Amino acid sequence: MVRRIVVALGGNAILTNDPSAEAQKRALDVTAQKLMPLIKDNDTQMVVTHGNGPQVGNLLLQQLGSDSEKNPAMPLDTVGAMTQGEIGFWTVQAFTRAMADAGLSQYPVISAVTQTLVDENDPAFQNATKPIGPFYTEEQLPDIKAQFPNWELMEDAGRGYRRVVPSPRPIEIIEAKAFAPILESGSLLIASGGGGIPVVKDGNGYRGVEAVIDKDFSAAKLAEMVGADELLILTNGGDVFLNYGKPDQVHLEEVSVAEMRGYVDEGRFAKGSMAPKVEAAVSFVERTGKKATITSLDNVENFVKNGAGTKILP
Ligand SMILES: Nc1ncnc2c1ncn2[C@@H]1O[C@H](COP(=O)(O)OP(=O)(O)O)[C@@H](O)[C@H]1O
Ligand SMILES: NC(=O)OP(=O)(O)O
Repeated sequence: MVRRIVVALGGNAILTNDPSAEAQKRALDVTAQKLMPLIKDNDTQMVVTHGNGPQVGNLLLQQLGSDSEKNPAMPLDTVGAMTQGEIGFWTVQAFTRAMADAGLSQYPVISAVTQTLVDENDPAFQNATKPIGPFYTEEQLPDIKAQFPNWELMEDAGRGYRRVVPSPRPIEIIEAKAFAPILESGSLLIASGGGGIPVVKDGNGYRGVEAVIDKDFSAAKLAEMVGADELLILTNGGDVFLNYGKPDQVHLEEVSVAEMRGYVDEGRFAKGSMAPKVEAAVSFVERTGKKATITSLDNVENFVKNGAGTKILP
């Protein structure tokens, strides 16, 4: 039976500590190989989505380096689209190679420039929370603030300071309705990269807005809209724990969606890291009655073999 799965890739699937194109391509080659057990049987239709936080911030900085009347810096929505092209291109190449090496379908891997509808009145536009670009130390902060007086900066999960931008909730993945025939044709699809380019309705069309959408929330919406049987969120760390990092931490293996919703509402997960993933997974299961799993990229083989990972069940 054909199974449709949406896989959201965490930061380390693309960017390790070297932001060069070569290093990101190498990381994606490894990622694609690690995902092969998921589609080994050729009856899995897969959509891969990914983040763009580091890349979109770095590309914005590069824009400023050559900003002039003849070569103007591009706005954030456009830069987001550029990262979809960049990461989508690398990801297509990585999966094409990995699938050929694994003796799988030679149908083209496709990367779609994808827009995500958001609400112009989303309160997130008044409260920047999405970290992008490089990390800065506390010592670097005065210089960075002087250089970029319009930036908002925030501490990011104990790892340093980063620029933050608004991150509205996804309402709809505009192109999702067109994805079923692509998947049925045998193509692996890369979509909604970086959460999708945020757009609002504008007359009969759409207009880009300056924000970066959380890729886990958009992955959940994408999974819902393509009728996925399962959402798989792959993180840097791995499975989900209660009391994470404390002596009494508890590994969550199989949790009902009602129980997990309770933990989310009680604020049991860290805001900048695990909370959005669990909330996204919970919303997918609540809205579809299907299953979501949160685990690490390194655990994909075990996930395929024996279902290892934190499973959120309807
Ligand atoms: N309750 C928790 N259970 C497991 N990991 C957690 C928890 N709270 C915070 N984390 C941290 O969240 C990280 C995953 O989030 P993050 O690195 O932001 O994601 P991404 O992989 O999408 O880049 C894990 O590596 C871990 O360090
Ligand atoms: N857009 C997004 O959520 O990117 P990261 O996962 O890289 O932060």
